[in-house]
Order: sequence, then C-alpha cells, then structure tokens
Amino acid sequence: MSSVFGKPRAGSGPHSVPLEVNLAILGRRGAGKSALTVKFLTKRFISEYDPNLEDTYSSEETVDHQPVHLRVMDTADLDTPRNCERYLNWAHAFLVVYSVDSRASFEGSSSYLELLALHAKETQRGYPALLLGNKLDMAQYRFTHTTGHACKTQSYAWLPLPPQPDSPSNNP
Ligand SMILES: Nc1nc2c(ncn2[C@@H]2O[C@H](COP(=O)(O)OP(=O)(O)OP(=O)(O)O)[C@@H](O)[C@H]2O)c(=O)[nH]1
Repeated sequence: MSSVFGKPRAGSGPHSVPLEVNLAILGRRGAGKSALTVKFLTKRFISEYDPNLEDTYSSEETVDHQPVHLRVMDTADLDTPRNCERYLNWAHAFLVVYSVDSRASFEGSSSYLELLALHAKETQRGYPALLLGNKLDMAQYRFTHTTGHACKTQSYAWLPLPPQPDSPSNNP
C-alpha cells in the first residue's frame, strides 16, 4: 500500500475516496504565507487580500494520479507561535515559510521548527515539515546565511521521520 503524507490511501482507481490532508502554513509575520496560499490556490500572485485573516481553504488536488482533498490553514501568529494546539492537533503536514530577504524572518522560523520537533517527540509521530524560502524575486536582497542556514537545514532534516526509541534526542 502506498501513502501520501504518511497516511494510507483510501483506495485506488477512478472511484477511490479522496485522501484528506490538512496542511498548516507557519512562519513569522510578513514571510508571505497568505500570498503563497492564495498563489497556490489560484495559480497566480494576488496582492489584494486580507493578510491578517487566519483562514482555512480547501482544494481538490491530484497526487500520483490519486484525488486528494487538501485543506490549507493560513495561520496568523504574531511574531512567535501562539495557541499552537489549533494547528498542531489539526495538521498532517507543515510548511514553515520565511522570506529570503529577511534575517529576522529566517531566524523566526527556528521557533516553529523547534515547536514541530517537540510536537513530534511528544506525540511519538513523524510529521512531514518543509522549510521554504519565499520571495525569491527579492533574492538580490538575500541576507547572508552561509553556515547558519546550512546548519539549521541539517538540524531539522530528520523532522519527517518518526522518532526512534534509541535516538539520542529521545534520551536527554
Ligand atoms: N516581492 C514579493 N513580495 C511578496 C511575495 N509574497 C508576499 N509578498 C509581500 O509580502 C508582504 C507580506 O505578505 P503576506 O502574505 O501578507 O505575509 P504573511 O506571512 O501572511 O503575514 P501575516 O499575515 O502578517 O502573518 C505583502 O506585502 C506581500 O505582497 C513574493 O513572493 N515576492
């Protein structure tokens, strides 16, 4: 049996029930979460939307020829994670967004990655999580992050994997 986001498929073939996947978009204010969500859902960049609105959108997608009912929660925390249970208990997967032209935005993504690591440890489950650098058109203003960026990416590379009983991170 194959799977998407670690969950078993409901079936196969044209009459299969769509798999339901909840995706939470996390990140510091201004990283571009709302713009990214709108762009993904409408396939174009829209500059007029309510950036402060936290909302959940639905979309029918096809992944590996299978229907997927995708729900996307565009979160609107302030500068740090707040009342995280609303998305931690809801989402099957997480997208942590930062803006490539903002060091503060990149550094702010740490708190989300740490939160997700803690959540995975506490629930003894693995959650797909992706760190995404947004606003690539602003790359000429990209902050320098040579070693820090590489270290951070590697530190959290294990997030999608289920916690291992013998893992050093489980034995503080
Ligand atoms: N140049 C450029 N600007 C972008 C891009 N994506 C978003 N923006 C702009 O960045 C600003 C913040 O975008 P939002 O989508 O509101 O960011 P957010 O992360 O949802 O912010 P909060 O709702 O406050 O958490 C807006 O002015 C957007 O138009 C992009 O890819 N390129």
